[in-house]
Amino acid sequence: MTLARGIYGVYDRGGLADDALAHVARVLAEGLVCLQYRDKRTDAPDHELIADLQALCRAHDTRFIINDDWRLAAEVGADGAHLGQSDGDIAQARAALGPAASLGVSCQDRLDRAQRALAAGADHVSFGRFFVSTTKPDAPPADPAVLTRARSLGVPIVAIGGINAENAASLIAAGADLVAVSSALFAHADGPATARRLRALFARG
Ligand SMILES: Cc1ncc(COP(=O)(O)OP(=O)(O)O)c(N)n1
Ligand SMILES: Cc1ncsc1CCOP(=O)(O)O
Ligand SMILES: [Mg+2]
Repeated sequence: MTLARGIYGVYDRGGLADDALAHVARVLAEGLVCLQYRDKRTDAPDHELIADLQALCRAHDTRFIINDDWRLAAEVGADGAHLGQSDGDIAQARAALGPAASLGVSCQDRLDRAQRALAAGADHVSFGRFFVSTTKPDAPPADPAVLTRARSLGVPIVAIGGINAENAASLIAAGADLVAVSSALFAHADGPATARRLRALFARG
C-alpha cells in the first residue's frame, strides 16, 4: 500500500526512559502516516509492547511497521517492515508480507540501492541521515540533493536523521514525501507539538 505524504514516526525503545504509551498516543493523535517499532537493545521482541503500539496505531489509522525483522512483522500482522542493507532479503520479505504491506529499505545516499530495493519488492525507500542524530549517532551523512534525484523513482521518498520541526522544511522542499522522526517526537515532552508543526509543513503543499 502506497504511503501518504507526512510524518513517519520511529518509536525507538533505547531512547525512552520508559514506555510512555500515553505520550505515544498524544503524538499519534496529531496524525502520523506510520509508526515504526525499533528496538536495538535486545533480540527478544517485547510482544506486549508491540501489541500495545499496534492497537494504538489501529485506533489512530496509522500504519504499524516493524524495523529489521520481517519475520516478526509477519508474525504479529504488522502493516509492514523496514529493512536496512543487511536486514535480510527484500523479495523474501515481500513474499511473506504480501502485496498490501508497506516495505521500506534504507538506502543512505545511494540511488542505486533504491533502484535495487524497488526491483526486489520495496514500495518506498529511505535516505539519510540528514542531520546529527542522537538515536543513531554513527549513521553516515547524506546530502539532501539525493532526495531530489530520488523523485525520478516515482515512489514515496522518506528522509531520516535528526529531523525536527525546525529543519524538516528543507528536506520536504528537496523532495521528501515523509520525514522519519524519532527523538523529536518520542524523547521530548513537546513531541505532540512537534508533530503538529511537522504536519503543517506538509499541509502547505
Ligand atoms: C524509515 C527508516 N529509514 C532508515 C532506517 C535505518 O535502517 P537501518 O539502516 O537498518 O538501521 P537501523 O535502524 O536498523 O539501526 C530506519 N530504521 N527507518
Ligand atoms: C534509524 C536511523 N537511521 C538513520 S538516522 C536514524 C535515527 C532517526 O532518529 P532521530 O530522528 O532521533 O535522529
Ligand atoms: Mg536495520
